[in-house]
Amino acid sequence: MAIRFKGIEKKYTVYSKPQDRLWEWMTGRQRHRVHVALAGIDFDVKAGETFGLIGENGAGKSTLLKIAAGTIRPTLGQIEREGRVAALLELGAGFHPEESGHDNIRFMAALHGLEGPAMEDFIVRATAFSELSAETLERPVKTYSSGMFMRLAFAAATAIDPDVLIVDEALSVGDLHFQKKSLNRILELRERGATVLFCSHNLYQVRSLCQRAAWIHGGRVQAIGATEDVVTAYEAHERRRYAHLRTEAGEEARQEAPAKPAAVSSSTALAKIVKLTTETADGINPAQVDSFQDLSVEIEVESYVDAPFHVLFAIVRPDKDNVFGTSTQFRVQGKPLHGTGTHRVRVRFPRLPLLSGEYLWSAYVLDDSGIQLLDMAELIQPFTVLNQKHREFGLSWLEHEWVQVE
Ligand SMILES: Nc1ncnc2c1ncn2[C@@H]1O[C@H](COP(=O)(O)OP(=O)(O)OP(=O)(O)O)[C@@H](O)[C@H]1O
Repeated sequence: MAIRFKGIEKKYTVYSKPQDRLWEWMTGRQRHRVHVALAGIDFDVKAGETFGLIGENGAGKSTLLKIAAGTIRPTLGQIEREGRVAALLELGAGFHPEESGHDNIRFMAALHGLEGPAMEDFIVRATAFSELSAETLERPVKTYSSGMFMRLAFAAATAIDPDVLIVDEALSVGDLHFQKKSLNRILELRERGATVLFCSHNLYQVRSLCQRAAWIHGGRVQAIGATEDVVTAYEAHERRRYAHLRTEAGEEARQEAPAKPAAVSSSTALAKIVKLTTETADGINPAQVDSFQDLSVEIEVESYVDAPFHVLFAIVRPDKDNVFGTSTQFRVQGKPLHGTGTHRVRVRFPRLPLLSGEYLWSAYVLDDSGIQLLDMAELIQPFTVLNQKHREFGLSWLEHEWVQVE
């Protein structure tokens, strides 16, 4: 066990106006209401595992992470932790703005109880990881750009080689280069056996990183167990929650889907999806495909740096449910693509087994770990599939046979 939540409950005192607090203190009459953010939280995170926390906004995930990190105390219950804990929560919250970057690193080391050579080692590692110049590190941190501040905060938070790492969506720190570096640092600590408690709204990341997960709903554990089971249950809940929006969203996607990928690359993009081309015997990018027709999909990616990457794409329904997704990472060897310039990958679907319906494509470029998103083009190039040959209905053709039972 690395973290044990025992009967955790957290109540927040909420005042509608700041002056109510003073009024309550002066009169002794209650002017607040109590908000129960967490109740009955009882589970263990095992040593060495990567554990995901998922749930909708306001479910209580951050509160639970803060309790795990020891930055806030539960109203009821106990938290047990084993080993050195590093939390990537409110990065840099403990920094002194007037002090230099260097002094702040020193404070952080002292906070972890480090002295002498251990402190020097911490400072060297944090400084190197931050990639900030000696001149920058001598300046007060209040003069830093937000990117520089986050670099320093991440470097200082992970330089202790923690046994337990608590991460709240911290994978999006700084520019793309630093994001990758931060992610690699988290993966490296995990490889070395650190326990990771990881909270994210990115279910793809949770699926890729975590062995087990808990879905927090209304401050309680709604489901806990193997990641795939928990994430699937949460996705089903989300689908039901948005059920009333489905038709509208589908209509919108059909009307607004651009003919070309709506890439979200920034100017610092490492790679960009340039084109997605489909082809059947009827031609290029057909608006209509027959069920059981051979279909091929080609994705063109422009890579601006000599770094490895993977291409992932999915056939998606207008309500955003994935029908089928695949990635170059899932190939037998799973080798990433590599090198600057234009890359084209093609996937062939012999006898496309989709039945009648509206479909779109989503394509993604991911780094070599398959976790960091470099570019995406979602819900593009709508097409219709028509099942003219068979009478079976549904989404997809399933191999089957009818047997008369005597
Ligand atoms: N300091 C606070 N005072 C009062 N209420 C709070 C405080 N912090 C959080 N809450 C409330 O507690 C509930 C849980 O909040 P929390 O931030 O833990 O949710 P979350 O699951 O992390 O949400 P998100 O995904 O949006 O980050 C919310 O209703 C929130 O408004």
